[in-house]
Amino acid sequence: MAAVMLSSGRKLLQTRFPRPPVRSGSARPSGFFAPSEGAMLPAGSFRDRLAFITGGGTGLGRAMTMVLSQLGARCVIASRKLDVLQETAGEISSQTGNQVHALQCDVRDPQAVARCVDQMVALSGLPDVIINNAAGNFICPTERLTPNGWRSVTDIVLNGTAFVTLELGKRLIQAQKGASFLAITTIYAESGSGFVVPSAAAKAGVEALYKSLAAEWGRYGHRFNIIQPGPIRTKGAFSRLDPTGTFEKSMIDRIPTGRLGKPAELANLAAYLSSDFASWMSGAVIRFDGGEYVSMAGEFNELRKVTPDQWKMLEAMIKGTKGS
Ligand SMILES: CC/C=C\C/C=C\C/C=C\C/C=C\C=C\C(=O)SCCNC(=O)CCNC(=O)[C@H](O)C(C)(C)COP(=O)(O)OP(=O)(O)OC[C@H]1O[C@@H](n2cnc3c(N)ncnc32)[C@H](O)[C@@H]1OP(=O)(O)O
Ligand SMILES: NC(=O)C1=CN([C@@H]2O[C@H](COP(=O)(O)OP(=O)(O)OC[C@H]3O[C@@H](n4cnc5c(N)ncnc54)[C@H](OP(=O)(O)O)[C@@H]3O)[C@@H](O)[C@H]2O)C=CC1
Repeated sequence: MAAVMLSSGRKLLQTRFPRPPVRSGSARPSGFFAPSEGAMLPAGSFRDRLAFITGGGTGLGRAMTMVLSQLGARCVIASRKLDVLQETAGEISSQTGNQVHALQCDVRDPQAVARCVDQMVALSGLPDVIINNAAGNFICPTERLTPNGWRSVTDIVLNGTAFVTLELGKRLIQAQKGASFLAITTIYAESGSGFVVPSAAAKAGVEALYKSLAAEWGRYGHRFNIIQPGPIRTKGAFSRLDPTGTFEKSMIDRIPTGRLGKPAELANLAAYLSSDFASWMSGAVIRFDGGEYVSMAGEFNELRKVTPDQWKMLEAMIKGTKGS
């Protein structure tokens, strides 16, 4: 804590500064930004709530299911690989003591989505929380993409999110039940990005879908929010986006907080957005990336590499310039 002093000598306010780096002399900013794990919201925040999470068997979907379950939710996780889902469901429910159901569902197929929702309704009812997290992606120069390659990603990400949202939205409206919808997109949904073009296009479409429905379906008691995560290590993402591990260091170097995100950090944000504490939040797009996006965007940000001695020299050169 540091006190800010007024000229009168009176203490104005106390400001909390991040902890200093762990290693003295270390230039790595990650020491300032240690991740906190464990559920952030009060225990029982999701008691008597049902959460439906697509892609909940692995990676970030698994982490979100874990936190919601720790906070008292009953969860239904759905994706293509039933064995993976069942293993995750068993592990989480044995840790939290709350039910986690695994349902096979290929979100690209609207009939499969309808059957999955039928099964969920029979098991537990309609959900209070829906998290559209399932995705597909791979790096590929766009000139190498086949139509089927394009379809394999856009069908999961954009059509899959739309089919899940339409199926559940219509049934919730019919039942006059409110719900929180959350979509997991990515920071390049906003900027676009080469080499992951189907994913960029589809995630941008998901954002347009969710912002549009935030406006249209508020009258039915539905909220729609979006998280744009930066890089968080998962097998699914890293095996398809950096299969050799070559790019990881340069990626971390451009993140002002000096590290990758952690699945549990993302999960706490998702839980907050899906909770009653966020009942006034709808149509929000939250970038959660350790500062990577702004770091890549600012034209002068590479000047971080300039040393103090070099700055002295630059300043002298600038000040020595006369006229325009
Ligand atoms: C500089 C960057 C540095 C580091 C990056 C590291 C970290 C990440 C940082 C940020 C991440 C930001 C965003 C992340 C977004 C994500 O979505 S990550 C989640 C990724 N998870 C998954 O993708 C899981 C599910 N994926 C899959 O199941 C497959 O990968 C799938 C291909 C998407 C779908 O599988 P399916 O079985 O349906 O498809 P296939 O039959 O195998 O293929 C269908 C057609 O696609 C063509 N294809 C497949 N892979 C490739 C490839 N690598 N390159 C080119 N084409 C490919 C395949 O050939 C088929 O087409 P066809 O031959 O014409 O039939
Ligand atoms: N990790 C990261 O750095 C980032 C991730 N994201 C986003 O986070 C989310 C989770 O990604 P992450 O956990 O990293 O990766 P994963 O690969 O672990 O997660 C993707 C999930 O989607 C499911 N899935 C894929 N295709 C289908 C389908 N047709 N029908 C139903 N489910 C499907 C997969 O399960 P199954 O194979 O069983 O179908 C899997 O569980 C995604 O939306 C991704 O775009 C965004 C930015 C950064």
